[in-house]
Amino acid sequence: MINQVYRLVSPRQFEVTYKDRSLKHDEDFVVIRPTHLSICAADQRYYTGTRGVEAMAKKLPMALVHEGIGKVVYDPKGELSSGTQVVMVPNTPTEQDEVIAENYLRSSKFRSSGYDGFMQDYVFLSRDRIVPLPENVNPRVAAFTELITISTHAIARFERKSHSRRSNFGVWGDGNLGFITSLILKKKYPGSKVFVFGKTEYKLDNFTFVDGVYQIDKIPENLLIDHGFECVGGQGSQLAINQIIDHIHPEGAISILGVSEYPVEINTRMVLEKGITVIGSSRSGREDFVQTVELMKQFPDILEYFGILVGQVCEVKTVQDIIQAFEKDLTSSWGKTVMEWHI
Ligand SMILES: NC(=O)C1=CN([C@@H]2O[C@H](COP(=O)(O)OP(=O)(O)OC[C@H]3O[C@@H](n4cnc5c(N)ncnc54)[C@H](OP(=O)(O)O)[C@@H]3O)[C@@H](O)[C@H]2O)C=CC1
Ligand SMILES: O=C(CO)[C@H](O)[C@H](O)COP(=O)(O)O
Ligand SMILES: [Zn+2]
Repeated sequence: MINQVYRLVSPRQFEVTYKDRSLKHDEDFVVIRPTHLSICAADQRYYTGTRGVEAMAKKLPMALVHEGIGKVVYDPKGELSSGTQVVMVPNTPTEQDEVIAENYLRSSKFRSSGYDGFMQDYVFLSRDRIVPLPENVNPRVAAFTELITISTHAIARFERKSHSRRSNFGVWGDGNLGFITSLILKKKYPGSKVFVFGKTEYKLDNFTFVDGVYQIDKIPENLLIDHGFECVGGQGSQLAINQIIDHIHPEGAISILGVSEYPVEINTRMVLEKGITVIGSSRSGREDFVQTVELMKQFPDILEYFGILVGQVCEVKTVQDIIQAFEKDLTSSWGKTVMEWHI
């Protein structure tokens, strides 16, 4: 069959590529028709060209988007009935390692970072790269399941690498990732307090489930946290990480999730003096998707909360609609932009 792939070729410019795929290809593959795709900050760095000249030259042309759900249209083994709603896993490992997780293996391929993402008519995925979703899940929320797996993964890593005192957590970042991370922390550690630190009052007002919110220029000097999560990224990362260092108890752990295009300066003297553990966390693997779907089943109310993150919903029927969705996303200050994929 001929598949249409919508690739970014240069900033703000997409081209349609036609790829021939055999349906007899391999029994291990399933064919998914994407239904709802969601735009990540990483996609915007490619779309706008802020990802840096070298990375742009190396990775383009490629189809963007690594957050998305779809429906099974063809399973050569007949294990999944057609129409089953699934979330797609963008990380594609090429080897196994008993120590290093699939999303940290340098050999793994990550969709929309050098390999075609989900902006295609049909996505051909290895059987283990899809996870069925709970029934009746809001597809506009499920569209950004991948972003939820980022927090699931970072919290699982934090759990393994940090000390056991968890009276309170500080989450820096009043956007998508900060919202998701603080909500999952509240669910996983019901006895712990979660404080959120951000820049904008109306965004912080959405964090109704936490124990306190603070504007970053009004943090009480005596406020101390056991552990911190940085969910800011970009230029704001530096200030956020250094504030966490200032407000963390000795031997706390700092989980860094925000992506910065340029290296940031951090107060290493205090990292040493306080004996802080710094944990970097990037992307996620199949197991994190399975755990995230389990979390949705265990705490269905989190899906209601995540509904607050649904920002722009754009129907996409043409390449021009794709451009409009990316442009709308750039001008919206709260939430995720979801594309209803009707192209
Ligand atoms: N590690 C990983 O695998 C992943 C990382 N990311 C990265 O995480 C980062 C956040 O993504 P996302 O939540 O979607 O982005 P958002 O823009 O929704 O969230 C970032 C928020 O942080 C606020 N902010 C800026 N500076 C500070 C500061 N010093 N302290 C506290 N808050 C601050 C921003 O406010 P304002 O907009 O007003 O500046 C914004 O509200 C990005 O860099 C993204 O690329 C995303 C997915 C996966
Ligand atoms: O968003 C992400 C995962 O969900 C990652 O931050 C993203 O994959 C980083 O990749 P790149 O190097 O292409 O910016
Ligand atoms: Zn992402």
